[in-house]
Amino acid sequence: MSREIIHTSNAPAAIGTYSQAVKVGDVVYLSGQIPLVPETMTVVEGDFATQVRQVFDNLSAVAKAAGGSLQDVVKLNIYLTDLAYFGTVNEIMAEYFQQPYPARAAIGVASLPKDVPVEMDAILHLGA
Ligand SMILES: C=C(N)C(=O)O
Repeated sequence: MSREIIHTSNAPAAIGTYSQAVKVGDVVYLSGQIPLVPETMTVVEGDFATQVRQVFDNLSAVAKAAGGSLQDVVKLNIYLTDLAYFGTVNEIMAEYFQQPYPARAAIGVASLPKDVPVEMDAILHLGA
């Protein structure tokens, strides 16, 4: 099965040696998104909740470019520099996802690119 590289200007450009997403058949692997504003490539101004929304908006834009949406997410990985943010992430995630929710991991990490507090990557299964 061939690989399709997904790119959209509606999400931040890659800041390293990766693609925004890679699609193989009905499965799409979304790279980690941090709270960068696509137009400026700077970290969104605002509180942690604003940053989480920016990450979901970025993932959503890449999912759309791949022919899907956040509703096609079957696995979400969330990386947090402080697990005290766990409750806020759950609240905001509920704005973007309806039940049944995807499988998920929430992982505390020491640091993330650009010194942001949150990064997420995802796997989509289109049409599942
Ligand atoms: C932000 C990323 N996804 C990266 O550096 O891999």
